[in-house]
Amino acid sequence: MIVIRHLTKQYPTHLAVDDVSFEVGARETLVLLGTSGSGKTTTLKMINRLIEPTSGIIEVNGIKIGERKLHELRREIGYVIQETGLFPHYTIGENIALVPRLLQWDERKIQDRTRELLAMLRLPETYLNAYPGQLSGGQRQRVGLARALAAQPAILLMDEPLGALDPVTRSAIRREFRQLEEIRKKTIVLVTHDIREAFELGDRIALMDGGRIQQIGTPRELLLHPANDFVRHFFADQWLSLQLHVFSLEDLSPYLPDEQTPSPDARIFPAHTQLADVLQELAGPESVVFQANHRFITVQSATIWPALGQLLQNQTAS
Ligand SMILES: Nc1ncnc2c1ncn2[C@@H]1O[C@H](COP(=O)(O)OP(=O)(O)OP(=O)(O)O)[C@@H](O)[C@H]1O
Repeated sequence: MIVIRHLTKQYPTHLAVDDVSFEVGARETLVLLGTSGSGKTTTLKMINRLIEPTSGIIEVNGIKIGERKLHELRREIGYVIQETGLFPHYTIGENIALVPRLLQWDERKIQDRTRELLAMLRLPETYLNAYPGQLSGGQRQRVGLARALAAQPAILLMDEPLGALDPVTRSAIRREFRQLEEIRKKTIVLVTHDIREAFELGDRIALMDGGRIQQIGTPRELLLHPANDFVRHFFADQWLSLQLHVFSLEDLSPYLPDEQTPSPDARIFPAHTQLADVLQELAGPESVVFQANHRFITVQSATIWPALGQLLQNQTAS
């Protein structure tokens, strides 16, 4: 659990972070979203004391971070950055094992954990003896994540972790991230300027501008109930496609027809599946079935849109 109160960073010529307060609960992912220079990275780096605040309080698990020994604090907090920070002259195995070795883990345990991480992040074991320069950007990014996870920190700080990748790879890795149980169990603060990334990965989003939080809330709250014109305009370009990330099949169920007897080969989806994930899976006129309120319901890509239209109409009216 992270608690931040009235956090400010004043540089001689610039107020980078201006009276920011928020909390991140256990197992929650909070995304700091905003345009370049809005204070996201400065806020993040104050949490692991890479930058010292001018004023304000940061507590990690109930203790003010200023009162902690720096190396102990950093051990509890994994840190993933865009450039991955891998050491080019260390092998992949050595890079991943860096923190466990510093912690003097038993060598056997280090080997087991390294292999476990490679399998989890779908990296072949043959890469153990390769060097970062021999891997693709996406693979390096996975190794960076493996290294941050190696010593099982409860907290992860991620600064544009997918920033160096092309949109297709980004989207694929985002999907993998969301499915990894080990990541879902962490308390995460993630910095990005990519709105879709924020909507896909964030339980809540803090939208920053000029060093201040303009609004903090769930993706749905920010999209449907913007606190001010800045927030409204920030999402305006992608307003329609973002609906696909904030609504699930269950939300659409009142606007879709019942299916009496789903065919045995029908693809069954959990009712909480986001619409964006459904559309990703659907090719052509194929349909999927889900169950909500004791009903079987069928949906196709062609019927998602009119149902979503009706849902939005009702949301706006209410
Ligand atoms: N060492 C410094 N001295 C003076 N100003 C700084 C310093 N570091 C950052 N700033 C300024 O503070 C502001 C916030 O920077 P920060 O890196 O936190 O923004 P950001 O939202 O993370 O942007 P980006 O997405 O480009 O990284 C920027 O205007 C930046 O120029």
